[in-house]
Amino acid sequence: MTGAASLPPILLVGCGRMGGALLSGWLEQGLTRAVVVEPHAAAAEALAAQSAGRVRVVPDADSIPAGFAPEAVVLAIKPQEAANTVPHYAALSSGVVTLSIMAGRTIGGLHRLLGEARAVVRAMPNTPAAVRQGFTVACAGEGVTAGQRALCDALLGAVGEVAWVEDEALLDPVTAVSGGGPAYVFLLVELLQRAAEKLGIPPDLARSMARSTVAGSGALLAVSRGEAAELRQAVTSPKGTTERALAVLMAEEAWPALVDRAMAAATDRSRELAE
Ligand SMILES: NC(=O)C1=CN([C@@H]2O[C@H](COP(=O)(O)OP(=O)(O)OC[C@H]3O[C@@H](n4cnc5c(N)ncnc54)[C@H](O)[C@@H]3O)[C@@H](O)[C@H]2O)C=CC1
Ligand SMILES: O=C(O)[C@@H]1CCC=N1
Repeated sequence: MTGAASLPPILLVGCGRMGGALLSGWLEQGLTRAVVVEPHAAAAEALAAQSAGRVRVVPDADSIPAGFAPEAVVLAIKPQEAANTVPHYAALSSGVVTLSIMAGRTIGGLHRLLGEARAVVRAMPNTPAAVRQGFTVACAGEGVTAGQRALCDALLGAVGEVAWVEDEALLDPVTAVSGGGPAYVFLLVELLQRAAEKLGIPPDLARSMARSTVAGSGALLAVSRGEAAELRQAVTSPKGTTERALAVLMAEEAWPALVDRAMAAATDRSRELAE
């Protein structure tokens, strides 16, 4: 990540959950100026209000102030909106880097919407970006310069860790595993809470237990140097209670098979969203 006050002017297209998380991270990193295209302006306006004039929110591409010359165009709209929306940014993306976080949308597909000569980086962040603990995997298309890649690294690094891959095809399983990953973890909280209630634990206590157990385990994992399996084994006393639960969860047809199927389904969906 480059230092604070080094982020140049950025055009952000879409300021929902992920776009908003990115913008808020950039503001912390000393963003000089951004124009945000967002038709539902409330959240973007709230961020702009805290930006001391650094962020201007407009409803559509036609309202971008004349003369605004971003160094990166960041696409944070839904993949289904790409075909209608992205071509409006063909001119502004000329000579600068376009960073897309859209699930499934390929670098080749973006070239077809923007122009073949455009520099495109495709990336997949996740929602812990909102607390600067995101994990993003990025892939640079042909013609992206070292400086453009460094800028994208800084933009993504403002909200967490960044890893780069050469093979764009990896972005589909990445989308399944880390892009959607927080949802599976939150589902685990929901299921633990539900099971606790079924076993007679009062709802308020069940809720606190489930949330705190997952959040605390994540915090422990974050500071541990060892493998997750070692942390699991540290909980699992021989002939104890956890061992019984894990025998159910780790049966081949249980979590191992279910997680494989779920990740394959999400990977397939990412591939379907391509173009
Ligand atoms: N939510 C997540 O966990 C992740 C989402 N993504 C990707 O990020 C992108 C955005 O997802 P979210 O932030 O979750 O969706 P969202 O629905 O919260 O945000 C999308 C935003 O785009 C705005 N928008 C719609 N049409 C527009 C247009 N023509 N011009 C400008 N803005 C427009 C919407 O008003 C909305 O605020 C998607 O492509 C998704 O695949 C990537 C990683 C994780
Ligand atoms: O569900 C989705 O399509 C997006 C991509 C990863 C997380 N949310």
